[in-house]
Amino acid sequence: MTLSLAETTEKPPKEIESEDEEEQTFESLGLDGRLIRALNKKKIDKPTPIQQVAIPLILQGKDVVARAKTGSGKTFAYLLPLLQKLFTLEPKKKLAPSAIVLVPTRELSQQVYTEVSSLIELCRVPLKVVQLTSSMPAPDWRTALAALPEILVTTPACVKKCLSDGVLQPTSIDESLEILVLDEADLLLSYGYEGDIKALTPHIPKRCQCLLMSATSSDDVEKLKKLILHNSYILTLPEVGDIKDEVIPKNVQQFWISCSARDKLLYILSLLKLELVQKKVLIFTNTIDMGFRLKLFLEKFGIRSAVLNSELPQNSRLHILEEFNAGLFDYLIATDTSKSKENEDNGESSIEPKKSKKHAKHKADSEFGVVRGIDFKNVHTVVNLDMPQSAEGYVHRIGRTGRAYSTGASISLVSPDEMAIFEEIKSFLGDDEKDDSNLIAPFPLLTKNAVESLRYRAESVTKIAVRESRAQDLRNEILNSEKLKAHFEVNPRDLDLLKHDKALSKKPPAPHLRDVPDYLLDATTKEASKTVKLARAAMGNTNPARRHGFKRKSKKNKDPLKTFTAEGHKRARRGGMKQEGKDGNGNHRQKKRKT
Ligand SMILES: Nc1ncnc2c1ncn2[C@@H]1O[C@H](COP(=O)(O)OP(=O)(O)OP(=O)(O)O)[C@@H](O)[C@H]1O
Repeated sequence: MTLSLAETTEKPPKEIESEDEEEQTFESLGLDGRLIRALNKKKIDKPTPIQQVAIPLILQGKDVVARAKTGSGKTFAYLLPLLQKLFTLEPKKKLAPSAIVLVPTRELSQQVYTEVSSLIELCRVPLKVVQLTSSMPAPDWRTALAALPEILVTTPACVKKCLSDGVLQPTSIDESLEILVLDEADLLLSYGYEGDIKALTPHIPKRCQCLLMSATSSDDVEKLKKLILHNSYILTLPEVGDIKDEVIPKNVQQFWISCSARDKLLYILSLLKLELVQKKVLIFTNTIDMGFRLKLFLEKFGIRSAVLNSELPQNSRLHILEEFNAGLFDYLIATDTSKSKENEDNGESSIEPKKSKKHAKHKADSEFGVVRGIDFKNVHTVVNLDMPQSAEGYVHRIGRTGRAYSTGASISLVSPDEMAIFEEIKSFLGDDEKDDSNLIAPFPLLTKNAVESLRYRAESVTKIAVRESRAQDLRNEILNSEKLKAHFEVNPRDLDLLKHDKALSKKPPAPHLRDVPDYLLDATTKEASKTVKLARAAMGNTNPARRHGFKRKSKKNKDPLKTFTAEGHKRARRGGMKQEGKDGNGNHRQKKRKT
């Protein structure tokens, strides 16, 4: 493993070879036994590359800027040493938290808060963590901070408000703050938090250790570095930052399918109904309408899914994420662009970033509220029903699979209108037709015959039906979220109350639409579907225990898509998986990934 490591002296960064990658363990990084046991309980036994380098430096008390691709385990890279530092702090009464973690969105704040709480619980240490959000009434802030928590997870806007309302005293911060983390640092400024961060910086004591975590390098990260850090170590995983570097994890196989815009629903139906993709599946649409339309459409065929978009109330969004992560349903339809401005006025970003003129260039950032940093657990396949509007959007969508050491796949449905952005994405990823290193390969498992066999069943969903269902769904969600609020204060882990994958349509799916009769399937599709099912069984994906949040067994080398390399593809064809001539992609070539 090669990492670039430099101090912020003006010396150029020097490349270092880390010690034998295979030999690194959490023990050898100097991690406390309680934390290691907590990780083991979470079935995490080996540090990721960024953890291997960041943890020892943070334990030594260094300021660190860590840039590592999405899903590389940056959260534990700072949380573990942060907690260890707090374990050893002298117990004295402090009027402000010893550690503050700043994140750009409420979803991320919830995610980090949950992760810290769970580690504290598993370690059985008497540390307190609180989360402050702008939607909480000011008295709740006071109550939360009056409990004298050691750790505060929040957004920069909240900290500024705490300071201006006198809920947090600058002198207390000066006396107490030992460690400050800026998570998703590359997003903080583009979400309009510069002023909020500047309000905090004068009160950060010199001794305070500062950590800056980000998935990309950008001018904003540089700016934050200058604003907050003193003498930092810069850790950069080589695949991050530069366009030429590899931005999609190697363990994710990327595919595409060429189809007309009007056939997209039919294609996704074919992929799901014929079981050609591994679950869980995260499906991206560019509009909320399309998300609801897809849900309704799939419902007609007995496929249950849930939608996630900025129109849903905050509580519902968090709950849907929780349910999906717990494995209560397998298909989540996310819309990562939003016209809504719902959160612009309350001083805190959630789905939609605040737009300042200065950051108007961050047009694509509006995609990142749903996508950036959110840890969708055990997503095996990401499907782009609509192509994202930028290459960065593509990278962050695909980054929801193949997280840490898991494998994943992505399938993009590309219509003729989307070919321009598809080409842009390919060139962003360094994909060059000429050098025979196609990173995004034609999807080999879906034949045109298989698609056509389902065409007559795929009735279109009328716009009116979608609008009605959407209104109904929103009403339900709002009702639910009110109920939830009270309920979840008492039973935060009770996931049974709400069924976000509930049917939109009152009519149950017709039996002839629910099941695909055997005679409709061609030999290739049957074979492909069988392979996917076998692989799923081998991966423990059919185990009902998974539905209760248990981790799957290792998936390595068992993914059928992994076997569909050039060689695997030929083998499959020899073995009877006859591939349709120009099956809609107009291209048979299966190229090897660039490494
Ligand atoms: N050492 C590890 N071994 C296995 N899984 C891990 C390890 N470290 C973290 N994970 C898991 O990997 C997933 C991704 O981690 P995390 O969210 O920290 O990534 P990230 O780098 O912060 O990504 P993003 O930039 O998208 O926020 C999480 O589900 C986490 O529990």
